[in-house]
Amino acid sequence: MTASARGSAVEVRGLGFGYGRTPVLDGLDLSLNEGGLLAVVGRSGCGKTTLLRLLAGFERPQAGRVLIGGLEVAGGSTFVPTERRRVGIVPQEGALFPHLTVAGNVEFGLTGATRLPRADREARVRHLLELVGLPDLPDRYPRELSGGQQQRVALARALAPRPALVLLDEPFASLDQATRSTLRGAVRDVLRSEGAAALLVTHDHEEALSMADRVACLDSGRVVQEGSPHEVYDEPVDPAVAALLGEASWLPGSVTARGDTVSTALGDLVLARAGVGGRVRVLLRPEQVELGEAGTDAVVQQAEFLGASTRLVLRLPDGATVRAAVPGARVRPGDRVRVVVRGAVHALAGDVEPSARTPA
Ligand SMILES: Nc1ncnc2c1ncn2[C@@H]1O[C@H](COP(=O)(O)OP(=O)(O)OP(=O)(O)O)[C@@H](O)[C@H]1O
Repeated sequence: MTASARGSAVEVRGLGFGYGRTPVLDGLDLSLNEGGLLAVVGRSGCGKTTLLRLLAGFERPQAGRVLIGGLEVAGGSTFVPTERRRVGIVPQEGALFPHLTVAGNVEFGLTGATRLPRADREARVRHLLELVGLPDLPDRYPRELSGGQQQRVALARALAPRPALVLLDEPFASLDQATRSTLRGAVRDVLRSEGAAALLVTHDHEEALSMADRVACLDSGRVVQEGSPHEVYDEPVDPAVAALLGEASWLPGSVTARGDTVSTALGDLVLARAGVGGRVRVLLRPEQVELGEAGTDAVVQQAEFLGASTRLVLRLPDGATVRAAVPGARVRPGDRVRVVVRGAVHALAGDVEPSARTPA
């Protein structure tokens, strides 16, 4: 093992991997600082789980290198086995040992730490169970726990040996919505208090945006954009990335001579960032589109009441449609409304492709 890149939990350079002759990852670069939480998002089949398997040491890269906690674990002739990589894994459905109690499962995470005195091991297990909010259940068996409780135990087990990196593979996928949102915050807090770096693979963009400090968007075997949750949500590099992170409508526009506004079917809109010119595609997130007294005429095509807001599809006079999420909107399909855009907008060079238009 070669020591380098101190201060970084993970460094991945030029990672290449395929199953048989089908390439999955192709020159993937990624880095994650100690204590950071990186969410990896991408469409189904783009290679997220494959990336986790390569980091965990379940697969061997065909190109590139992987460093974990500053140590090269894969690359060239180096290949460090899973148990010596200092990674903790939280799979989709806890995968707890059914014959071990909660405390037994967490203590199993300390298997490698054989030199730790018995009292210290017990103290570590107690500390972790407290941290994950299950101090009173050390003697329960996994079958006696809810799905959310099982995931808490799986997290405690992964954290037990103080790994350099925790891999979270869709850890909340099998849980109901309310449990998911409670657990998001709880897991984040636990990772923070342990100072553990974590890589989270998820299909749920709200999970990625709310939990991570950095988000990496995968496409065609590479990271096509990496940034803070706000950067990737507000300023995606292309429509595919925009769609990964939430609903998006695209309107054609022309940047005005001054370069700081763009003319669209919804009027002249302020550009969040100068730098694009000519014909552009303007991104509208649903919460940017509001109904007002003034504004552009539109017809409500669809209205779906979701409690906190009503999700609308609005048809503009030129036939384009935009999506909106409006709190308290009491409108029905066929109603005429007026539409305004709140705040500055993000634009990409080029024309709106037919496939990127909001389906009617
Ligand atoms: N063991 C395997 N043998 C052959 N092909 C595989 C194997 N595992 C995965 N693949 C293929 O590799 C590609 C990447 O799979 P992977 O599971 O990494 O994607 P993913 O992004 O995690 O997908 P999802 O979001 O649906 O879980 C897919 O096209 C998949 O069909």
